[in-house]
Amino acid sequence: MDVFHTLLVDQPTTRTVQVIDMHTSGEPTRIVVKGYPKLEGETLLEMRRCAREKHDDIRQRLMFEPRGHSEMYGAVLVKETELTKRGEADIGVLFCHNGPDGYSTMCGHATIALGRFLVDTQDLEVFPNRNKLAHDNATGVTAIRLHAPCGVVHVSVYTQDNLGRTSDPTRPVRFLGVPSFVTARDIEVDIPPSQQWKRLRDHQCSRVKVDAIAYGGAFYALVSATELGFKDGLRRGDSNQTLAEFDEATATLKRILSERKELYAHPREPDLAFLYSVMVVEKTDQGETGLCFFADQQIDRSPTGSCVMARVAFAVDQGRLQIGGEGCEYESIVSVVNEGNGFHGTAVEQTSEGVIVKVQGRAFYTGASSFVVEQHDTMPNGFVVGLPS
Ligand SMILES: O=C(O)[C@H]1NCC[C@@H]1O
Repeated sequence: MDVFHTLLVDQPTTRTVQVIDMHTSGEPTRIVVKGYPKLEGETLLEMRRCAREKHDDIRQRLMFEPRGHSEMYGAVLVKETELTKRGEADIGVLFCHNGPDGYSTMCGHATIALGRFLVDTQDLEVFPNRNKLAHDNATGVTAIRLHAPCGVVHVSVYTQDNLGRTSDPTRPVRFLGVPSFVTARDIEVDIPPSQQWKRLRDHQCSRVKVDAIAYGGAFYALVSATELGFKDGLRRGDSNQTLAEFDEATATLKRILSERKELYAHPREPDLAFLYSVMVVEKTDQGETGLCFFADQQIDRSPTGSCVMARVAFAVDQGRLQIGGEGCEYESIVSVVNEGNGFHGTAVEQTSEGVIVKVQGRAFYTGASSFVVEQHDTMPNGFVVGLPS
């Protein structure tokens, strides 16, 4: 009998949770495939509340150390939602992260990873509708309608055969997001003296112009690095600016901006109406590089698919991108130094609710695990490293 079997079978442990780990442009997605309890609620948003109120210990266990790490990200598959019951989606998902709020409303990088996994899994217990997915023999593309908290996302996955059994890791996964839109432009934000960060003080500046607040399944504040006082953009440059300084600047900006609730009005859903992230944007000859601080200041390693949706909507609003045009390349500070890891965003259609954006990128498997908690574990839900208060 192997050690792992002994651990799982002979030791008194709490519920075993099985996960598949993937990365998209370096950003992890821990996909929870088995061991998560059935969520209560009529709608996916109600189930999201149930996950937060009743099962947050599982999120903490999988995201926090020692099983996760400070930048971990997860996806919990939800087999049945109000939309799968009506035949409008194939499966549901809840996204989770490390912050106190715990659960995102949209995630592009995880959608790209899930696209591959949901085609590849043959386990109907994990994905009961797996064999009902639409597959186009001519293009070799399998289509998945993924019910995310923000709405249905249409994912297209190239497969290696005409039967749609296995995803093709050499080709990008694409998805069409929910309608994306801009709620505000050129917002002047006054930073009180006690909250100013060093680079602002260096420039004797107390006001920051945020280019836009835009929605791509979640609300983003889009701001340039130079506007925050970082003259070398998203590079260490001559002034040796650091990530810690960007963290302080964006955290401060987010705190102040979050108070302005009118900027995050969602036309239908109060649960979607909050500022998720400050995205620092740098325009380049090739497209845009971004540094995304989301949730409780996690840094996205990927170019942030939902913010690609938001940024494409903003670019259409400004006339920089056209509906049906070629679109734009989006990089993160990680993908820009690892060639072939960027996302591509295109404006596909203008609807009355916003722009439908197509995002494409690539994801890869990194592992599979069964996580347990021993009965006498003194830190059952893990921990986040920080100075004690
Ligand atoms: O790609 C995305 O959209 C996500 N990545 C982490 C933060 C966002 O939710």
